Amino acid sequence: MCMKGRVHRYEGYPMWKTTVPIRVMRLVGVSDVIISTATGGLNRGYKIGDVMIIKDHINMPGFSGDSPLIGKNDERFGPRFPGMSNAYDKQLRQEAKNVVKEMGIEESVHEGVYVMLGGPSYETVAELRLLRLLGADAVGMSTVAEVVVARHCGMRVFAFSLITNKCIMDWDTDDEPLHTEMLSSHSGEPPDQMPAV
Ligand SMILES: O=P(O)(O)O[C@@H]1C[C@H](O)[C@@H](CO)O1
Ligand SMILES: Nc1nc2[nH]cnc2c(=O)[nH]1
Repeated sequence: MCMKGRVHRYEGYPMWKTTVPIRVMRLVGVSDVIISTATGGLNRGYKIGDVMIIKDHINMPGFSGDSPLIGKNDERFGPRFPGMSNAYDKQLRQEAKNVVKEMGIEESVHEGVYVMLGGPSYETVAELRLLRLLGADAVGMSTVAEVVVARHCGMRVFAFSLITNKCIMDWDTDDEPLHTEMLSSHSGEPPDQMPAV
């Protein structure tokens, strides 16, 4: 089962609504889910067009109490308090890294921590510097709620992000992240990581 895009919290949907496709997948028998996302690179070693295999996340909306699991727990799917310490399946990540190694594209495929913000505004320089200090390697506006719901109902998760822009982390620049730039960062040939995906 494949999805063409997703809906986002910033479009006005409650967090739980953005994750309905995950529960539909579960109900039709899907056990493993692969999630992709476009992100800004916080890690200075990342270039536009690189891929980051997500090994963990920082759920900023969760810090303020926003969650797709708010409200009465639906026991048909999972427990009231699901654990998140193994959210990104070790074995699936290792399999992906083996393929990356076989293909000799380690230069452009990393493994790191994804941080979700609500958006739709991009981050300030101060916010990006804080997020990097917190240990995040890439920043986006989605993915985390889907992962929480997938883990709640016992699915294995593999997630990766395409680095579409390098986050602007110093004040002495007039650059601005533009969504059009994100979209055009890969309107050309498919990236050489595509076969690995
Ligand atoms: O749906 P994702 O998270 O991949 O898309 C990201 C977040 C925003 O929708 C958009 C910002 O450029 O890219
Ligand atoms: N929050 C956020 N999401 C993104 N998606 C693609 N680039 C970015 C970015 O710089 N910040």
